[in-house]
Formats: sequence, C-alpha cells, structure tokens
Amino acid sequence: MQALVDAIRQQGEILPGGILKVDGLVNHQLLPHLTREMGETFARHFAPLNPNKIVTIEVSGIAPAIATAMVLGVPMVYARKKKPVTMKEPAFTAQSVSRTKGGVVDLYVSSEFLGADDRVVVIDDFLASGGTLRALAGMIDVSGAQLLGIGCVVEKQFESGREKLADLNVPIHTLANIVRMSEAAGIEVEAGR
Ligand SMILES: O=P(O)(O)OC[C@H]1O[C@H](OP(=O)(O)OP(=O)(O)O)[C@H](O)[C@@H]1O
Ligand SMILES: O=c1[nH]c(=O)c2nc[nH]c2[nH]1
Repeated sequence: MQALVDAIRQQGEILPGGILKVDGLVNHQLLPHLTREMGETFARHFAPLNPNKIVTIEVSGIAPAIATAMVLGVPMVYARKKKPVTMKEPAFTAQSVSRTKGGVVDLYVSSEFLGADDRVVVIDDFLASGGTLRALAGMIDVSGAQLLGIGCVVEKQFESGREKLADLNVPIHTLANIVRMSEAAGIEVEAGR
C-alpha cells in the first residue's frame, strides 16, 4: 500500500529495542483516509475466503480491523487485555508479551462471540516476532473457529514472525514491510507482501 509506505518514510522513527514509532498514523493518531484504505485493501484480499468474522487485539488492531469489517459487512471482535465484569464465561484466554508496554499481557475473548460457526480473518497492526498472533491463533483454535488468514498493517521482516507462523498454514498479508532498520541506515520500507 503505497500511501502507507510513503507515510512510514515521512513519519517513522526508530526507537531503542528495535521499535518503529508510527504513532502519527497507527498507534496514537489515526488518519481516516489511510485507515479506510487499509480496510479496503484487506477486504479485497480476504473476501474470496468468505470470512464471517474479523478478530483483532486491543488496542491498535481495532482501527484496521473495523475498517476491514465495515467493507466486508461482518462483525469484528477484539481480544481484551483485562477481563471486564461484563464478559460472559467461558472465555478463551492466552498470554502474550507487549512490545510497547513491556511485560506479559493476558488476552481474553468470550465464547459469546467466538465459536465453531466462525470463519475468522485476524487483522492486527504489527507482525513482529509473531508471538501475539500465535497466542490469538491458539485461542481461535480452542474456540473451534476456523482461522482463514492473517492481515497486518506493518510487518517487521527482520523479526521473522512470518516464518514463525508458517505452521498455521494460512495466508499472511501485510501492507508495508520493514526490511531492516538501524540508526545508521534508517528505515528500509517497501510494499507489503
Ligand atoms: O509480533 P509481536 O512481536 O507479538 O508484536 C506485535 C504485537 O505488538 C503490539 O502489541 P502491543 O501490546 O505492543 O500494543 P498495542 O496496545 O498498541 O496494540 C502489536 O499491537 C501487536 O499485537
Ligand atoms: O508501535 C510498535 N512498534 C513496533 O516496532 C512494534 N513491534 C511490535 N509491536 C510494535 N508496535
């Protein structure tokens, strides 16, 4: 997605620990025209798989996920990181490591909104180590839902998440790919894959 690649070139910053800051378009401020195009692009890509649900993780996955769900006309469910009193049991749960906040986080999705009737496409903001998506895929599996594909806005190729998720045997589509980044060389970003 060329507009996203351009925006990352303009706004992306490298932070310690191999973190790419794109707060101006993905993780804090959202740009409606970019978010809309993300949704349209994912929807075009995954529509042939005929999903009936989009699943993501709070908080930064919600915007691209709802943009995709709106185009496809299907519900979107997001895994919560703290279980609210309103959440109906049983809930599926797993743990992942938060890259931007540090530490282990719990993920929860109620069986009220995920189950054996669901054909799921997962949409998230970042594919880095793949740990978070692995945790979510495990929850989807336990729920009995079928995982059809994974879409991520930004892939950090140098963290090899795509390879680590290969055993899930589902298509992974990303919109921008960070091939490498370093203080010396800057951010090398290309169209997703
Ligand atoms: O492939 P991984 O190494 O697992 O990294 C990707 C995950 O890291 C971020 O979550 P984070 O908890 O940092 O952020 P968020 O609250 O902004 O969604 C991002 O939203 C992905 O879910
Ligand atoms: O804002 C972010 N920047 C990153 O580099 C990253 N990697 C995983 N999750 C991330 N979130």
